[in-house]
Amino acid sequence: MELKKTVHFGAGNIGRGFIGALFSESGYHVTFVDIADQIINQLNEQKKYEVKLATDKQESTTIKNVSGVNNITHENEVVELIEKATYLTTAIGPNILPRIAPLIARGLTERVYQADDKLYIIACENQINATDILKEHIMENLDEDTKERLDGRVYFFNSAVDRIVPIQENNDTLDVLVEPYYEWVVETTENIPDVKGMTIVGELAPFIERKLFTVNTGHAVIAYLGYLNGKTTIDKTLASEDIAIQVQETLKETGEYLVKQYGLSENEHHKYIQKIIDRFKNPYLNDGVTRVGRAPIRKLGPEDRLVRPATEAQKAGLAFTNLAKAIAAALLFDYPEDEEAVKLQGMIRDKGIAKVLQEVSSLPEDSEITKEVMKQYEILKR
Ligand SMILES: NC(=O)C1=CN([C@@H]2O[C@H](COP(=O)(O)OP(=O)(O)OC[C@H]3O[C@@H](n4cnc5c(N)ncnc54)[C@H](O)[C@@H]3O)[C@@H](O)[C@H]2O)C=CC1
Ligand SMILES: O=P(O)(O)OC[C@H]1O[C@](O)(CO)[C@@H](O)[C@@H]1O
Repeated sequence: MELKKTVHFGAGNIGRGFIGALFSESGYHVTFVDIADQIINQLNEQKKYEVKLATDKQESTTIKNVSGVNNITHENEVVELIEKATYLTTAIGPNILPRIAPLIARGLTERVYQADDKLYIIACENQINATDILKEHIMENLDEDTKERLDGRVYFFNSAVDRIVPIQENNDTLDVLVEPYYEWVVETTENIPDVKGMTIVGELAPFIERKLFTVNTGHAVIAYLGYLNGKTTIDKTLASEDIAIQVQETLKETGEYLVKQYGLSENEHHKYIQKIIDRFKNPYLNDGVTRVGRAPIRKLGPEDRLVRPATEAQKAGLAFTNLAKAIAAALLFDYPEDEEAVKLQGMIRDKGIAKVLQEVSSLPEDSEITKEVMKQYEILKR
């Protein structure tokens, strides 16, 4: 019997180590779409790879029924894949979504005039409403007739993805080391085909905010303070008592907002925070502070893991001093190999902190958060 088909944009860590692996284990043929020819060629030659768990035993699962296509050199093939897929997912980085939208739009244009089968599109990125954002970019590339034909044929669902997959030490192999834990929450009220490990909810906001403002906020605090203190990995940074306390204090601030906003149980949320911190301590992941801190301009965005909880806490009359300290630490991330870090440092030199926070984080120059960040910045710089 022919396997159901899914097409996944981004054959990187989350693509191979999480989303693509779940589809393969659910009986799909997974075609990864990527610009990295080495990965595409390996996928097509080997047709399988291993997902290894970051534990002392390193249990391993073979992921089969996989192939790859380059979306720059083989556009027509990608269009054909989109015509035949049941799901279309991405894990490519939020900044890349606008670049793949025109090709997805081409695929949809071909598809909706040929078939009534349903296609489900889900962006699996660390960004609130990433699928909505992808959808907007796709819509900009469709004519009015095609847009109308999407109705009942193409569905867009937001999602939250949680699994720590570090940069892989050996780039010559497709195998991926991942943490054992994972959570994939998809927002829909439709009755959609089963995918192993996918949790369906009617309202995503509490899930994605809880995840983004706990896992990602906590991770970012460790990464930026670790970097400032000359540490290399997340687990080694967390071994520093001062930083461990700082993480707890920051997550107390995001926690107070989350509990208030979504009526979460304080006790349950406290347990959730401790579980996340235990995940960060995994010594087998060897997860670099520069990976977790990557792209600081994106991470300082108004809707992202540091600024949004601070602005929401301020609006709700809650504390945000530790979040301000985390923002200050992000502003001090001057890692020369990170394009955004280099750009951010240039902006700070040219304009100063207050203007940068206005431009990057939409924080008014005279806001209380900006004032606190500036204070913390001077302290941390020393
Ligand atoms: N690594 C992790 O632990 C987690 C990552 N995420 C999110 O998943 C997304 C992907 O992250 P990773 O897998 O870690 O990144 P990655 O860098 O390992 O993978 C991204 C892949 O996208 C490909 N790519 C880049 N530009 C492209 C283009 N124009 N067309 C086609 N392919 C292109 C790259 O070649 C790469 O293979 C990000 O949004 C990240 O925030 C979410 C949860 C966990
Ligand atoms: O993938 P991003 O958004 O650059 O941020 C890194 C973060 O995402 C994760 O990769 C997974 O949620 C974390 O490891 C980290 O908090």
